[in-house]
Amino acid sequence: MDKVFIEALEIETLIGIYDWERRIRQPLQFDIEMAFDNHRPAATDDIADTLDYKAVSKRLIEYVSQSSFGLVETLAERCAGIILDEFAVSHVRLKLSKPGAVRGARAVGVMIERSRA
Ligand SMILES: Nc1nc2c(c(=O)[nH]1)N=C([C@H](O)[C@@H](O)CO)CN2
Repeated sequence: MDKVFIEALEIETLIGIYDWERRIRQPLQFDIEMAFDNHRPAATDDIADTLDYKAVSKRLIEYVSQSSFGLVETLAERCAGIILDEFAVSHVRLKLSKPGAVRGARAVGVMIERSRA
């Protein structure tokens, strides 16, 4: 299956389990791969036939920037759900990175894969 991807989408939000984390906003980075058949948009050259990666990005920016979860697991699950529920995507692979959260590591986080039920 073809993919449409979004690489290194950075969004600031309130995230974390510690008291000090509940008082600040931190940057998160999203890498997303979405299964989508690109034959039709390639034939029509029409944005209406695509999985519009800008529309997906805007929706995630809107949601994530207003969220306030403790765990990256929770936020990743909700984001995958939004992609599957609101866009014509049957399968999504999502990596959520929290840069600088652990001393000595460039980033930590989760990778999940989810399919439409
Ligand atoms: N598996 C996880 N481990 C940890 C998380 C998390 O969301 N998932 N969060 C933290 C803290 O918020 C950390 O990021 C602060 O440095 C610790 N472990």
